[in-house]
Amino acid sequence: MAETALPRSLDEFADRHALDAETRGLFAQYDERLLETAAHTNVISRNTLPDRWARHYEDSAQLFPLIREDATTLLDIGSGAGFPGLVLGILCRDRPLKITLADSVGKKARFLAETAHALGLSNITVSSDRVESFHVKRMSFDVITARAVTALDGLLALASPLLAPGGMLIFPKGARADEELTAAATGWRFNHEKRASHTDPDASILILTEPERR
Ligand SMILES: C[S@@+](CC[C@H](N)C(=O)[O-])C[C@H]1O[C@@H](n2cnc3c(N)ncnc32)[C@H](O)[C@@H]1O
Repeated sequence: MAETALPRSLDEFADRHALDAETRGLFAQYDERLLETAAHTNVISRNTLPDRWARHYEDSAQLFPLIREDATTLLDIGSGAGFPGLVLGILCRDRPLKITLADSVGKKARFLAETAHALGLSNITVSSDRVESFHVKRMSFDVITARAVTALDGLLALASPLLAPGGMLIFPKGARADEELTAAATGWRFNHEKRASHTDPDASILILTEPERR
């Protein structure tokens, strides 16, 4: 993606990603529901909403090119109001990719389920269970994302038992990514790549494969 100014509106976001009319319409519906719900329910930090097209939609959409086209299952841990999982659900809806959005806070899971249903996103399933319960069910996913959920070592404990062989973990991280990598490496072995985030010069995106407890 060329480094152009970050989007401040749906139109700028749609232009940046060359969205067709249908996809633009889905983002419009999502955003309408987000604003309407956030006005009375705590599904997202309200003070981030004025900047949401860069801070939430674009920050999520930048993960789309990282998802392998042959992936068939994706889990977003702690989706909140759908970042990044619901954004990826819209962008990947024509792929054979089943997306699970997990958030253990009932009102967030309800917002996600109602929005996915209203947008006709049959590729999305929503769970209000804690993802720890997925471990017992031996669920597994080709790609696991999580944004702003917990530090890397905690994410590895949550996600690695759920990762299919050959799968990838994609974790957007803030300015402490290197510290988190160092801390996580005391308990875990993993391959990693650190990509620059294009929404925030201090942030990065960690891509991890083959995580294993030491
Ligand atoms: C700070 S919010 C981030 C939401 C969203 N990913 C974002 O970046 O806007 C963290 C979310 O993770 C959820 N969460 C934390 N631990 C979880 C777990 N073990 N299982 C499911 N959801 C969890 C919380 O309920 C919360 O909604």
